[in-house]
Amino acid sequence: MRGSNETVIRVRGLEVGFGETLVLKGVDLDVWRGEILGFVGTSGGGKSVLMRTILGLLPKRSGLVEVCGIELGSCSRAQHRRLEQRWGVLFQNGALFSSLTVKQNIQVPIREYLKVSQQLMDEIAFAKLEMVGLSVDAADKFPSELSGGMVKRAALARALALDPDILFLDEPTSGLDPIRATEFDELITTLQRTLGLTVFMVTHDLDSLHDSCDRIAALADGRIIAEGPIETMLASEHPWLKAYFRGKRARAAGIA
Ligand SMILES: Nc1ncnc2c1ncn2[C@@H]1O[C@H](COP(=O)(O)OP(=O)(O)OP(=O)(O)O)[C@@H](O)[C@H]1O
Repeated sequence: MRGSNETVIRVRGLEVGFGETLVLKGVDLDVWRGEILGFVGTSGGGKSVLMRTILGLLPKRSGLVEVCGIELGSCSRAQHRRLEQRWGVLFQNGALFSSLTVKQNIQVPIREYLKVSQQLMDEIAFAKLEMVGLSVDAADKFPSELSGGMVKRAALARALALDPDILFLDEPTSGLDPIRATEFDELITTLQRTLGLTVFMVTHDLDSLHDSCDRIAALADGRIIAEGPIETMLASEHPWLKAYFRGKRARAAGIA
């Protein structure tokens, strides 16, 4: 199994809410260096909220979020910017800028954080395209000219632009047909291995959870209800985990 016992992301007693509603009610979670952690949970349960809070995009009510030993919320702006360069994010549906070409999209974080020549930025963009299995022909295309699978790959190339240590993926295979989804899972696994990435992946995809993830954490009722390899999920008697991992879809996927 990949992954060390070095904690890269540490979350303790995290509470996040909107108005009267508390979405995360005391989340404790560790993500270990070099692992692919799959994050599952009830629909609308707060998976994206947790990811956005770890990224510093949403405020917390209480608790602790530490990334690479740096506590978010109490670090300086300069420290936070340095941290932002150590992670890459693939948002749901890619979230590419529609008015920019693929190459320009990949160069957005480079422009934001590094001072390098246009020529070097082009070389970086082409290298990242190759890394995610897109040809150089895709560089000058706009997102609207790409297939769903190509959008995901282009967004992944952008997430890798700054050579991050940590990759955050929000529903990376959603909207892809099963063949494209399997190819994307394989790409993530290969990149994780070759680049030594730590991957935090929010997903509903049972195949991704089974084939790509070293460990899984499950969120329900605002808390982590289970954490461990897929065998832990399969052995759990928690009603939601039972229905999810041993239900009809899991049987169809050959997991249960
Ligand atoms: N910026 C926001 N303002 C108010 N409410 C929000 C905001 N972001 C998320 N929420 C609410 O928080 C809850 C959790 O949302 P979240 O998107 O994290 O769920 P999820 O587990 O990722 O769901 P899904 O699996 O359906 O994508 C939802 O009820 C959502 O409406």
